Amino acid sequence: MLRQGLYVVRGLYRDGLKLIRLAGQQSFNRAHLPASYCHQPIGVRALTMSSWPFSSKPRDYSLPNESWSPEMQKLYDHYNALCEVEEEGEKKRGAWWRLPSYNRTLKYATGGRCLSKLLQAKARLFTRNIEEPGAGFEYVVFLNKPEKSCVCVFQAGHLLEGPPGHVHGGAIATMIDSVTGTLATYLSGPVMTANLNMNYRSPIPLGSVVLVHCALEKVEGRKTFISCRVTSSDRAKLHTDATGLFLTINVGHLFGA
Ligand SMILES: CCCCCCCC/C=C\CCCCCCCC(=O)SCCNC(=O)CCNC(=O)[C@H](O)C(C)(C)COP(=O)(O)OP(=O)(O)OC[C@H]1O[C@@H](n2cnc3c(N)ncnc32)[C@H](O)[C@@H]1OP(=O)(O)O
Repeated sequence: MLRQGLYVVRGLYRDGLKLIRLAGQQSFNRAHLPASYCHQPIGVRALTMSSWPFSSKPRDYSLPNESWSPEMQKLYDHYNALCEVEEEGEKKRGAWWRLPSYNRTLKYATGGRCLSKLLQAKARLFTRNIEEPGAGFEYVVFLNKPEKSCVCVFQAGHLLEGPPGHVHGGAIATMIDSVTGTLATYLSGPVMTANLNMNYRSPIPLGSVVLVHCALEKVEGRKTFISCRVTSSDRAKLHTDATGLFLTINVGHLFGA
């Protein structure tokens, strides 16, 4: 019985990862996505599910909300505009992709299957578990597939305080882990962080908007090496630089196999 349950969980997990892998492939196109996703204009596109059995439409946390500062909105608009280019009067997909973001990623990515419920009903993505807009991690990640890089626009809320008036080093590390990990996942499939190395160069004021730039350094077998720089929104000031090592895993690793 227990073994059967484990097989079910593994199967569901594989389904979820299929979508993640598809997103990492160059051949990925809109035909692979649910119809409801394709009908929406790029600016508001989200992985919405038509046959959603558990709740209404999942919230895409990477879309603008009322807590976003004009600076955050400006940067979002800038990168979002790069997601679509106009060629000979026709709108085409650009090099950049805005990544949708959910607080139960695998559950929503699998089209409503109850993977998260089987694992842990109360589990939520760490960076998306503060419901009050603007209080915690406000961020959106834009992926540049041809360049194997990504940029995250991050506005740090008041609940992330470390030194008075400034962002906690653990919150900065969380964002770096999340963004480098996201890039590694899109490039190499399911991975886990093996090593993160961080240099904190200058404090980040609470409420400010910073850019988290990540790029692929190299892939060696199962190892994906990513570099990262956290800068002010005008890129003039370096706040943190980091490197991350991610190991491709067999998802059975997460189930003790
Ligand atoms: C998976 C699902 C992804 C879903 C993504 C959805 C899309 C995006 C959505 C939402 C964004 C959210 C994004 C969040 C991202 C956050 C990621 C995390 O925070 S992960 C949690 C923290 N990390 C751990 O808990 C790992 C704990 N460690 C382990 O499990 C193992 O140690 C592991 C898997 C890392 C490696 O174990 P082994 O048994 O597979 O491999 P061995 O044999 O030990 O090492 C292989 C090679 O790697 C080197 N290596 C291993 N660890 C190393 C290290 N720390 N430093 C340097 N080298 C290391 C070894 O020396 C070896 O190298 P030689 O092949 O001999 O050349």
